[in-house]
This record gives sequence, structure tokens and C-alpha cells, in this order.
Amino acid sequence: MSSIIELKNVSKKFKQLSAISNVNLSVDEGEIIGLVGENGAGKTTLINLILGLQKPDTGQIKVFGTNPGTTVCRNQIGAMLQENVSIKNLHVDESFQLVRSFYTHPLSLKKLLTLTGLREFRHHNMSALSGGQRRQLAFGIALAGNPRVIFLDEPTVGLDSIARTQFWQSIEQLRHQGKTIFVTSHYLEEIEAVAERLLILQHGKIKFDGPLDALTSLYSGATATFESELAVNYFKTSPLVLEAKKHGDKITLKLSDGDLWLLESQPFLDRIHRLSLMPNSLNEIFTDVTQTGGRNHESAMHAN
Ligand SMILES: Nc1ncnc2c1ncn2[C@@H]1O[C@H](COP(=O)(O)OP(=O)(O)OP(=O)(O)O)[C@@H](O)[C@H]1O
Repeated sequence: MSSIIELKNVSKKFKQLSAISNVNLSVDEGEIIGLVGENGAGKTTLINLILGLQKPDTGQIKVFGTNPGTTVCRNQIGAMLQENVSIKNLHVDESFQLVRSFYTHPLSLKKLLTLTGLREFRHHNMSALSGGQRRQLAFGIALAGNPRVIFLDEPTVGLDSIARTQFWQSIEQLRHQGKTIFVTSHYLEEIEAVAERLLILQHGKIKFDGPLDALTSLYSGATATFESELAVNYFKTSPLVLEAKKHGDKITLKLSDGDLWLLESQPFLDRIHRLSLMPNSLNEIFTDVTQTGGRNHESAMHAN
């Protein structure tokens, strides 16, 4: 597969602040990329640079082999940014028709109404739409030109759970059509469900770039919950135990490596009852990567 987006040593500063710092990135057609990071990590700036809305201070960006922002790029890219698009005094379907008219091979109005879930609101004026429905409209506008690459910056903010489910089902359909999708979200469970490749940004640098499976399997952290006649302090002596707490009958241990702890616990497993050992969620891994720099898991990091 050939790369359709390439970034080489790209940096962008706002005054003294490094929003993007020496980023290298190569994206193949058809990839679904989850872009995550804390507030201010640089996600929107990275998207803006690829879209050509901002220029890098140093480094090179190529999109479809040309500079970002050219007509070739614009015709093949759809973007749903954080600010909602507002076309005053137009109905939903009129807005879609207007944007469709800018493109040679747009998606049909019917498809747009289905993918956005706005069919029953098609004759509603912009001013009559709720915040969530405006997000759905912005999604449709991003898709109107039938783009090959789609950028979705916080697409599900303000959507209720039904609209959210509908949204991710639409992304699933777009995936099957071979679209390349960049999606940022603070809802990591949503990213986990849809993205095959995860980019973790921190202070403008890529802290991790790889398949989600690689991150979760390299991260051996887990939480053990059980009952035991042994005192909670007994478990604190293991270097694998990062935190130990007792609530009523239940002891909870935060572990750096669940499998190793299980092996180490063999001699006293008969004094541990109703054990549940849960691998860390993506949320916990993300917190570890961004707040402790990958405490016990430096090998999981692909910093560039
Ligand atoms: N136009 C600008 N002028 C000055 N500083 C900016 C500008 N745009 C972004 N920044 C700063 O650059 C850093 C990265 O911002 P960016 O919006 O890319 O982060 P983000 O990861 O998208 O954050 P969020 O999750 O809050 O949307 C932040 O510290 C932000 O304050």
C-alpha cells in the first residue's frame, strides 16, 4: 500500500509554545486512525497542518503527493472540525445539496441523510436544529464530496447515545468502503471500538503510534479483586503491586503485570477467593502513558 499522507520532522510553534514537535507520520489508504491526547496535546493543530489550514514552521507534509490545501487535496478530503458549520436560512437537505454542488462526484442526498441520521429533520432549518443535530449536519457536510480521507475532530461531542451509536455505525460503513479516517475523541472506548491504529500525542510529540493490540498487549497492567484471610499489607510487599486497598471483604490490587503476579501468587492462591483479574482498560493505559510516561512499560512507547 502506498502512503497518501506523509509528515517528515514537522514542527509548529505558537509563540514559545511547541504545539507540534518533530512529528513523523505515514498513513496508508484505508487506515482508521484514532488520534488521542489530553486537552492541548496538539491533535487539532496536527489536523489543521494536514488540511493546509496552518503551515508548519519546519518539516514537510505531503498529501496525495502534493502540498496540503491544494485543489487536488481539497477534493479528496472531508473534514468535520470542532466548530459547527452554519449555513443560515437553509434546510438540512438544502445545505447538503449546496455542498454537493461543489464536487464532481458527490454522495447522493439519500446517502447523506441516512449516514447522518437526519432524514426526519431534512426540512428543518439550521436554526431549528439542536447542538447534536448540528454535529450530525457537520458530519454530512464532511462526507458530501464523497472524500477518500475524512478528518473527524471530536465528532460525537453533544450527541445522545442513539445518535452516537448511529454515528459509529456510519463510520463502520465508511470503513467497508475503504475510506481513510482520522478520528479524535476523548471517549477512548469509542476509539477502541473503531480504530486499528492509535496515535497518542502528548505536548505535541507522538508518544505511541501503532496497532491498538500492540499497545494493549505490551501493557501488562491489571487489576485484581478478591477476598482473603491474609491482610492487605501482605500483598503490598510484591514489587508488582502498585497499589493495594481493602473495601469491606474485598481487596483490590493495581498490578504492573497481571500474569506475573498470578505466577508469583501460586504459593498462597488457596487463601485467595473469588479472584477476578481484569487487564487495564485503554483509559487506564492512556492515563499511564500521558501522566507517568508509561511508568513500567517504556518498551510500549514508540516515541519519534
Ligand atoms: N491559534 C493558536 N494560537 C496560539 N496557541 C494555539 C493556537 N492553536 C492552538 N494553540 C495551542 O497549541 C496547543 C495545542 O492545541 P490543540 O488545539 O492542537 O490541542 P488539542 O489536542 O486539539 O486540544 P483539545 O483536546 O483541547 O481540542 C495548545 O496549548 C493550544 O493552546
